[in-house]
Amino acid sequence: MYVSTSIKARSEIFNNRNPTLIELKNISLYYSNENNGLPILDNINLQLEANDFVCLLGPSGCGKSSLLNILAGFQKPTTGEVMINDKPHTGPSPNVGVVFQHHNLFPWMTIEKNIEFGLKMKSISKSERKRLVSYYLNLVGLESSAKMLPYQLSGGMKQRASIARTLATDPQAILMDEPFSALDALTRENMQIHLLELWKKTRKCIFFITHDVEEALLLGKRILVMHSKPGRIIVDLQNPLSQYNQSVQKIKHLKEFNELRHDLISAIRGYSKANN
Ligand SMILES: Nc1ncnc2c1ncn2[C@@H]1O[C@H](COP(=O)(O)OP(=O)(O)OP(=O)(O)O)[C@@H](O)[C@H]1O
Repeated sequence: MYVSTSIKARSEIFNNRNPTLIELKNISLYYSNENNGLPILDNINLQLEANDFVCLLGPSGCGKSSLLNILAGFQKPTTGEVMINDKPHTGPSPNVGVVFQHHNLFPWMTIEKNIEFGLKMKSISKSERKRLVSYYLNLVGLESSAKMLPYQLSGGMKQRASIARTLATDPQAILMDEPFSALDALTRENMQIHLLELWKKTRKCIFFITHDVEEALLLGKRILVMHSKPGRIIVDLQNPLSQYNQSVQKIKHLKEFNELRHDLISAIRGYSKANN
């Protein structure tokens, strides 16, 4: 297994500084025997804290989405267990919201109705729903698009609406599977800035899958790297850049940003070379 020494030096095992929200205990996953008999996920142990912002990197097919599906309760692991607030998590839960690569807004509903939908499911009163919809529209900067239908919005606006809809139901954790990868570069950068602001305001636990090392460095308080065959977490890094209160552009020009970028790419690429 390849992991650069400097990444190793910077990595640390987390000693729960905040309460653990989600815990994966000895998780393994087999879909079938197709993976040369190897598990897709092999004995994964992971703790996500209440206000973590965790970015997960890894080569295509290493099992990132499978791990997210297990965290979401969509997929049952073959062995091991998932705990939320110290209780077994065996299926989808209102405590865990998910935002996918492509928005899943209802196309026939206006943006405000889309955001209101989950609140209705929770039997929240009409007046409280109105207040919450207005609050979350404002939070993601879509007040003036409340009455529009999804097709009338740009890609970035649709993703902001999806995030608002997920946030409105007040989950403790939000899982995001490459949510910005279908957006153009400029919109993507704006969304990254926006998501960081949202996280600072809400301090929800965010678990964010990306292929983009720079995106992970700009967003993650903590960065994980997975390898495959079998799927394991081989880097668990506390991102030193997350403590700098500087603009995205300034952070990108720091020497440390480029060093970490290089180290993370080497960790991912080193694995690919060893396995191809
Ligand atoms: N439902 C399924 N049934 C069988 N095999 C599956 C299923 N879902 C995923 N796989 C296989 O499991 C492996 C991991 O897939 P997964 O989508 O979790 O990887 P990933 O890291 O998210 O990939 P990518 O970065 O390309 O999205 C792949 O070999 C994939 O073909």
